[in-house]
Amino acid sequence: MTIVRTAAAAAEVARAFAALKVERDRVESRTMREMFAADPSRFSRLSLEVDGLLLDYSKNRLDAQTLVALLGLARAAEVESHRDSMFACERINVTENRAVLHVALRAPKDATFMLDGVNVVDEVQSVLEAMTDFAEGIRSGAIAGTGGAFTDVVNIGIGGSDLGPAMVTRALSPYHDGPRLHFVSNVDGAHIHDTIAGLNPATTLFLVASKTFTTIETMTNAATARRWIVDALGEAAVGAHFAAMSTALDKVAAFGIDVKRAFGFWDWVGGRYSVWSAIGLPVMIAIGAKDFRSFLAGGHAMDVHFRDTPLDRNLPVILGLVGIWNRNVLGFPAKAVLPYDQRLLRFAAYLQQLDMESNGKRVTLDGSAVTQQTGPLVWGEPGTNGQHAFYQLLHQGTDVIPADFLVAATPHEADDVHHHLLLANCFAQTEALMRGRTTDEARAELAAEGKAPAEVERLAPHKTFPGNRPTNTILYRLLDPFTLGRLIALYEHTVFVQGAIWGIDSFDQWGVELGKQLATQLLPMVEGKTSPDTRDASTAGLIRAVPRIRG
Ligand SMILES: O=P(O)(O)OC[C@H]1O[C@H](O)[C@H](O)[C@@H](O)[C@@H]1O
Repeated sequence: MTIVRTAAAAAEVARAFAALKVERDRVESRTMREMFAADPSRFSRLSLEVDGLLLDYSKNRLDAQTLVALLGLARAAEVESHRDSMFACERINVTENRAVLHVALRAPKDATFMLDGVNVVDEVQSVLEAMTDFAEGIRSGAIAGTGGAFTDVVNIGIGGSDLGPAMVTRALSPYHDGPRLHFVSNVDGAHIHDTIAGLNPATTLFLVASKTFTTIETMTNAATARRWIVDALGEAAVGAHFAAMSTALDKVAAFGIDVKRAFGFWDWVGGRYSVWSAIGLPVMIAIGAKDFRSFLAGGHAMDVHFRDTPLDRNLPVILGLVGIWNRNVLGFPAKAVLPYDQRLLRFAAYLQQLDMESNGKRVTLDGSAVTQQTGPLVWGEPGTNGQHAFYQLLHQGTDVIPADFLVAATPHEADDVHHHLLLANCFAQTEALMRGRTTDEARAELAAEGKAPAEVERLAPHKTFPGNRPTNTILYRLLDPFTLGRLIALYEHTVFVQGAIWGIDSFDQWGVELGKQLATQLLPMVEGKTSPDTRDASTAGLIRAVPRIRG
């Protein structure tokens, strides 16, 4: 199919958006509270349960008729054929002329994804086998450091070469029975310094993770780690203490890492989609190959669901369309991700890269300006902690911030006391955001507390909650490797659906380049080797201020 939208297709999409604006005027005449009161079947109509994964989107400012209009938009934007193009290995990343095949990374061994005459699944499986030998060797101690079995593994990478494995490792801590894992990403020397401070070089393994193997932060941290090993153990120890994951295996060899310890992947794996590839090696070392395969199988299960399920029962399609409704039709610029699952501590940070790097775009595939707002600001922290920090703004601030709540039905811990409280808090927040508290209700509560009438009037506005604030709730059985794989793939495909509707390239990230280029230009000025006179007054002033303030 044509990936770039034709004028006729663009007109269809514009018509579908126009229909949604009309729909907004109809729906906005009632609050969610009123809609729940009027329709006892609202939850069953506006929720989807697929194999123990429940998406409740009924606490949004929409109804079943809105969904029909949203599905019309998905059809006008040809979401299904875009999806099929991805699965058919077409080069849908048009600005880099690349296929987008992270789905092949989690496909079963007998699957076929033909790219340029090669079934990439065969290559994927052979790297997975090499990773398995290495990871299991580390875990058993058969592959050891110069001082014996590895006690600590340090992943050096940034962006997609850090966030995925760091988030997943933390999420799956109940399955972690391998050596301790650490993640170093920031070029700030504090990060590697603080990480290696307590480690024994003779039992520490460094994994240098970089798709391009040129990223300055990673190369700088890797060089520092190399020096630390050489200083402690001598040059000959480097081979035993380093391994790498990259698409640029020639550069890995040039760094001095043995090719037998280099695990490859391919240009059709975007950095933010790479946790399923060799970049997942630290996860495999932590939880073992069997659980890592289960994580991949969870991703694959969501791929099959996304690929084969009609739009109106398709989880990523529905979640994507609700996001479009909130972003483009209701005009909300941000979205909070609020896992009621402490082990998903890094989930929002992970989704920030996935969503904001994929859909933070201002031109469509043909280079023309987008006609709709694109990706929202994504942010969040786990509940219940967030409740005691920023939820005030969610409830009573002047902006409406739609939020996704995620929670497991089952904890890993035997103690239900904690988990019942966690669930009650999660559901209470979405209820409060939906219902709010009217001024009359606030007055009644204050009066019931025995406040004098003047005091009731004085305090009532402060105790009023507008409500009608949209949330999704995702309820899953247990945060195990399979479920986590499904959850990540759910969000990946949600981002895909939205990118397809906006007609943008969700798989490039040119927006990160300019800052990198300028950093390269500014480095000699910061080092004092060249003059900053050519820069704007602020930048030059800041560079000159450093030695003065440094003293
Ligand atoms: O894996 P690397 O090539 O080192 O790239 C690491 C990261 O840096 C880049 O600037 C991109 O913005 C990210 O998409 C990428 O994940």
